[in-house]
Amino acid sequence: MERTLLLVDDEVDVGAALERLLRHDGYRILRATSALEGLELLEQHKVGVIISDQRMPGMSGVEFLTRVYELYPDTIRIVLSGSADFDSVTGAINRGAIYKFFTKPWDNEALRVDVMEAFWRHELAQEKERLLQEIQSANVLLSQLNLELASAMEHKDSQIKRIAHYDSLTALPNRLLFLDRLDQEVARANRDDQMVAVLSLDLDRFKKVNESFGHPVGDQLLQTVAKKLSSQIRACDTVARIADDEFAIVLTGVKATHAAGEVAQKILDSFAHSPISISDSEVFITLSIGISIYPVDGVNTTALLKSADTALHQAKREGRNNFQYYTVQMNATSWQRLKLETELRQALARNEFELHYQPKVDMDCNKIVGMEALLRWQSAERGLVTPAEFIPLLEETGLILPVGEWVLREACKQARAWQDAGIPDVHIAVNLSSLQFRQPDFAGSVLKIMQEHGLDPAMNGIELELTESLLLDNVARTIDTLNTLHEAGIRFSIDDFGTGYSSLSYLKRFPISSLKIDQSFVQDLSSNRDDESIVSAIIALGRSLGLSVIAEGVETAEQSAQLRRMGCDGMQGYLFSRPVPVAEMTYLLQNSANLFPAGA
Ligand SMILES: Nc1nc2c(ncn2[C@@H]2O[C@@H]3COP(=O)(O)O[C@H]4[C@@H](O)[C@H](n5cnc6c(=O)[nH]c(N)nc65)O[C@@H]4COP(=O)(O)O[C@H]3[C@H]2O)c(=O)[nH]1
Repeated sequence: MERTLLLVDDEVDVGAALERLLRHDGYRILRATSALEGLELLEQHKVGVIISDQRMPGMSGVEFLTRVYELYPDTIRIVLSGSADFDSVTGAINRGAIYKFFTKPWDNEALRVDVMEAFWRHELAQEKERLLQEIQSANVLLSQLNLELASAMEHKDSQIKRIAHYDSLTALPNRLLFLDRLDQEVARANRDDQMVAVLSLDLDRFKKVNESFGHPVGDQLLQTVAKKLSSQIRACDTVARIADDEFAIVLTGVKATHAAGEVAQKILDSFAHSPISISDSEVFITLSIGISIYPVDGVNTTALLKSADTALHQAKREGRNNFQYYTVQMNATSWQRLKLETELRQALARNEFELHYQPKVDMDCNKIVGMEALLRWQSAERGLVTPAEFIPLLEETGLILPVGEWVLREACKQARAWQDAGIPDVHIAVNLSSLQFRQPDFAGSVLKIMQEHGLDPAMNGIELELTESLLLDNVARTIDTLNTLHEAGIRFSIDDFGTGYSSLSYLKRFPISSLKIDQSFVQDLSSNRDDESIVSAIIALGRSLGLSVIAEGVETAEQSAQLRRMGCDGMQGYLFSRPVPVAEMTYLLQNSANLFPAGA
């Protein structure tokens, strides 16, 4: 760094002597012969140290340096004076206007050392100033950063709150915020002696939309549903998405319980009356809704939501697209269902299932031509349980898949055992649920099971009983599966025929061999003309399509005789035999003649 020294002396010789003395120390030296000239030079140059004579015409050294002190306080100011000026010089030193003084004549070496020290001092002061400025600007920067940080934190905070409380897909409150709002509404209702309604909503068959159209479309649907729901409620109510396709609503200030039902109906209507556009097509989406009311169905959020959920499940069981209010009875039922489900899950492992067999009798030759395998649950706790009590739950929980496979294996095992025992022509019909049928490569797995038991599908008839609704679900795929199995030799019959939405055209398209007339038409055959007409129409239809027709639930000789007259090919019912365990069936197969009571 360049060190600039200003020498001010009216005596040119003195100035020159000083310059000579100090030049060797590497300073840039400026010279003035008066205070005014000195001030001018100071305006133009950045001077570190000034040495000024005291006695100068116009302005004394002390006056000059006091002025410099005011204008350039960071300069180091030295005065050269005679001893006579001692008082005014020490006064200026005390005021800080002067750093040091030298008396003339000066000591060269002492002067050189002091000038050097003055520069150090000046540079130190400068450095200090620079550091102070740096600290100051760092402080400014720091406070700026603090401000930015605070606002970023605020932004993040609100983002975190959003993520924690709102569903990112639909922007509706999530479960957490919903529970919080419900909690507040319950507290308010408690204080004001009012009611609160909780609606638990679930999209019917949302899974199917997801599977058929893919997840992005499913997401789009959820967003549309969210908007639609929000438009159906007041601003003071809350609609939230609490799980995948589950929504919930809190209705506040409910005056009477029927008001909640009215809102639920309004929502159902809004969905039932206008389709939702997804992926270039329009679909009608329906909802199931469960309603619980504070304080009747629960006094806290957990109980209210649970009651609404229970009611929702009831709504689903009632056939969807409806709403249900929670009742205490529902709770008892759902406990029982849960218990039953747990026990059913254990039943397979505990080997509690068994098959009973009911013979099918041919009317022409009066012989057993086949049998239906019917599942029984020999429960350790409940005793013998009939399928009506547990098949629907097996289907709902998906347990029908492992249980259905067990049924098929067991039937194949038994067919093999009868063949090995020398009983020929055993045809076992196995009931299928649509869930089983829709499994990937269902046909392959049936054939594999038969193969594992050494059964030739073409020779040893395993027959599959299907319902009309199973056939109509995804017709193209159904035809594929049926054809694969049919080509291998497996036969199909349509169970409970006449009760579904039979379309005559599909009968031609499926490789079916027989129709089973539902037992409800057989029951009142002799007394109900309509039933009689339906049965004869089914028989005529079967005949014209080349299908055999079997009547189910034949209980009386009268029914049997009438069916025989009408031209029914086969019968099944208590008149001939109830479904029986394997040992009894073996006996029946070996003594078929015993089945035909007099007059049958
Ligand atoms: N009143 C009366 N009833 C008669 C008579 N003859 C037979 N039945 C009953 O009628 C039902 C006929 O079976 P389904 O229609 O296939 O109806 C079956 C079938 O849909 C289902 N099911 C039974 N086993 C299985 C199975 O292994 N898998 C599947 N998916 N469903 C099964 O459960 C339903 C009920 O089975 P079950 O209780 O065994 O009831 C059987 C049988 O016991 C009669 O003369 N009078």
